[in-house]
Amino acid sequence: MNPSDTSLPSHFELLGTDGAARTGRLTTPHGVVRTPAFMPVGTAGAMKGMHWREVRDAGADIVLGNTYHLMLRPGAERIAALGGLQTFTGWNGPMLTDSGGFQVMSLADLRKVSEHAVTFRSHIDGAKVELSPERSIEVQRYLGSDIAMQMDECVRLPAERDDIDRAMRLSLRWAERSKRAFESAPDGYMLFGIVQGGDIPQLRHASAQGLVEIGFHGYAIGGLAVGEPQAVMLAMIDETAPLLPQERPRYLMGVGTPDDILEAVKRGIDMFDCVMPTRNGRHGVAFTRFGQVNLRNARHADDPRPLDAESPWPSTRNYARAYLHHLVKAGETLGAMLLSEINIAYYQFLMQGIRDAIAHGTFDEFYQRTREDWARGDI
Ligand SMILES: C=CCOC(=O)Nc1nc2cc3[nH]c(NC)nc3cc2c(=O)[nH]1
Repeated sequence: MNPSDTSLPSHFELLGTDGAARTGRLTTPHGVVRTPAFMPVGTAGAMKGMHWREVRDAGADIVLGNTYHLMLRPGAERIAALGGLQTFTGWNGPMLTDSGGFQVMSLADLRKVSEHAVTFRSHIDGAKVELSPERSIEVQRYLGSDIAMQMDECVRLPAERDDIDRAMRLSLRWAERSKRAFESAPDGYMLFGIVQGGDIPQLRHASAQGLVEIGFHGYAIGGLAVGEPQAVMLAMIDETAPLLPQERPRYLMGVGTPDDILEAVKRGIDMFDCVMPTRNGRHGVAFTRFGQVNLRNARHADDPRPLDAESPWPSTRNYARAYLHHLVKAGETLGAMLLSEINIAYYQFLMQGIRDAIAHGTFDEFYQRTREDWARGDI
């Protein structure tokens, strides 16, 4: 379990720091990931509204697949028989899969959590399913992801201290079982632990220290972006990140807006995933250098300007706002497609700016200027 050894098929190299911000390189069997990295979420084996080539061209090195969805449909064994996720989807680059735990809690019906496993009924056909840490690792191995996640229990906030404590300790015991199952067949891939503990510093400390003792290739900070104010999320990162090994990647799950990402990078986070760029795109909202633009708004109806004439992304500098407004109002599929790629491209543009700024020791200036541009708002 020493992924700093660059001779291994999977390893992380810290290339530079600027304050608590870090830039690095995560090498996986399917390719290299530049960090800080934003992972677009390809939930059911597709990036909604986009071709994979656009995801690649926009600058994404790695994408996320959801174990919960894929194990229910088309099935993990079927994907394995068809060559694994990279071959099945055609993405052919690094992929991270979640353990499914989070989505069982938010999507499945009649779910029950026991020490052994989570049991639930599929939201697709009502079939009874049991997901244990061992089965979750088996599924992720069938999917062939480069980075697998331990199975955990994420508690939505606000929550009682006892419930947060119970879920955090269960997640630690599941971390141990996930690692044992993962190590039963070492194959050069990575397994990340997930820090829980809600909004309670002492429980965050206990979770982080417990995971570090077990030892993982990387550490996710879970249990956040689940309804708490940004200030609470950032405070929990401040409590947790310093307890995690410097030489391992840190992954903040489910985050977030460009502002969330900038604040979390400043506090030492290396990896992010969020459905916001594609989901907001489908709802007509664009992310740009000057903040968000809701193309449903009538003020765009006669505006011939593109979203950003200086953007390196063609669709962002070539399409008139009036056209995007029309597509969104008319419910044209092309509207969702264009705004999804525009948003994924903006997130990757932001990550590239972050990586360059850290590498040049100018992250503070980048942070200030970026926030000023957002605050300037869309002219
Ligand atoms: C890919 C990640 C690995 O997923 C898991 O296996 N477990 C897990 N997923 C989360 C997903 C989250 N999304 C948000 N906000 C949108 N918060 C989240 C928190 C968790 C979490 O605590 N655990």
